Amino acid sequence: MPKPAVALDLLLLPSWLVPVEPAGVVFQNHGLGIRDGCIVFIGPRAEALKCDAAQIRELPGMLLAPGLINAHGHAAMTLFRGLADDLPLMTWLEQHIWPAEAKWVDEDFVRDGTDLAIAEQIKGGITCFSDMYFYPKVASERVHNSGIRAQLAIPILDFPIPGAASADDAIRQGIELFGDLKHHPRIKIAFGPHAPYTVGDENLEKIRVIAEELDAPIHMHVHETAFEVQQALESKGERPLARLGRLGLLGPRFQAVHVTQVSDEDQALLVESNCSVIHCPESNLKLASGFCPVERLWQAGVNVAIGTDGAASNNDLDLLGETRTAALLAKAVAGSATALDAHRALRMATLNGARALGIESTVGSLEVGKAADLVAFDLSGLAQQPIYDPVSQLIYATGRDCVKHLWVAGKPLLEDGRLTRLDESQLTAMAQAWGRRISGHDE
Ligand SMILES: CSC[C@H]1O[C@@H](n2cnc3c(O)ncnc32)[C@H](O)[C@@H]1O
Ligand SMILES: [Zn+2]
Repeated sequence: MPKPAVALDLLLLPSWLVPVEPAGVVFQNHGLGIRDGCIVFIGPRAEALKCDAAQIRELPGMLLAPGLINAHGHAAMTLFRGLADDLPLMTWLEQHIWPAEAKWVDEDFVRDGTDLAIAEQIKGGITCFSDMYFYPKVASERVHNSGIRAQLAIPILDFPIPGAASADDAIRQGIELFGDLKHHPRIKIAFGPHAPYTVGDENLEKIRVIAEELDAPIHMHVHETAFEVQQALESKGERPLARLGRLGLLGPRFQAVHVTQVSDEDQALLVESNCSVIHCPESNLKLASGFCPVERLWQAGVNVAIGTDGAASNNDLDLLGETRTAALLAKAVAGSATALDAHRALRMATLNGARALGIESTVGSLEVGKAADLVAFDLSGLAQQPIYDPVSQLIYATGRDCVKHLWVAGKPLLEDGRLTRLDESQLTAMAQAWGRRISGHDE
């Protein structure tokens, strides 16, 4: 008896299919089939064409890969893009960004800034992002409407912030939002103590207990600068990572953002606790924060993901560009040209991101059974020729303008470079209006 044909909603036939897992593999003349938002078929073109597909899409000259995962950012800060440049972290934060946030950030700001960030990220090949910003409930509504996937970290500091009168208030709201979105297919809630220098032991212990109870991730800026570590040593006699370890926060659900300062003891803690590091090379370069030793951590067994950080310190949300920067910088930092090769760099921007966010069983690679979160890059242009290794070409010679199509859970959010659910010109005008207001040109 002949086997019944596999039923598909959509069959994609790219020139190259890069599953990321298994590592280093590039399939040519293969197809990927989607049904009910999931990948249900990956196989040779001839086999693929035997499937019973409602729609077939040829993608000549294109590389199909898992959607990029931006593992750290502050989405609504797109509206502060370029507001305060060329400053070191603490001057940037204390004298410019925090005063601007106190003045401007409200629910409208977060709604508009998050929409702008989502649009920029979809256009750049990102299917999932991690956000740590004020009014996370508002951000969750924008994520829900846009169709993208996200982790939203509830911001917690020892002092009042926009949208929360105290750390206890922020935690209470976080628990409520966690409950409301527990079954959301695309949104995951995490707890986001801002940094070791803004959250004391008492609140960190409360966060540890709640996160343990809910099995929720903890997302935190850690060891961003040498100054942070030095100040902690002077005031507390302990390095921040050691303190977090003593308080019991480090574990597989812990996401340590930045980590530019890594002693041998710090590295042992990261390895033993099995937490993830989220590398933000362009923000670290721009704020002169330091260099994360990506290759050393990777070789030691630490899961290293990548993030853009906010648009006020980057100044874009271009994860493909960020990955190129990471691959180049890793070589300089390690003093070795073999550090973070193109295939591993792509893995860092996909599967490692998924693992950091605790969604590795759902996304991060092209595997049957995973959600169809995909991006098609057009490598047919002059600047990509000739193509010996399409992954090398993607990382070292391709810009985000080559992102052509993008799907999240099988739904097209970008077609031929155009957003399907968001209005680009409306978003541009909205961002310009905020810019005029914030720079005082509206009065
Ligand atoms: C807790 S909400 C986010 C909070 O963090 C600020 N922020 C943005 N980028 C950085 C960074 O690189 N290090 C530390 N803090 C950062 C943002 O402005 C919000 O106040
Ligand atoms: Zn940040």
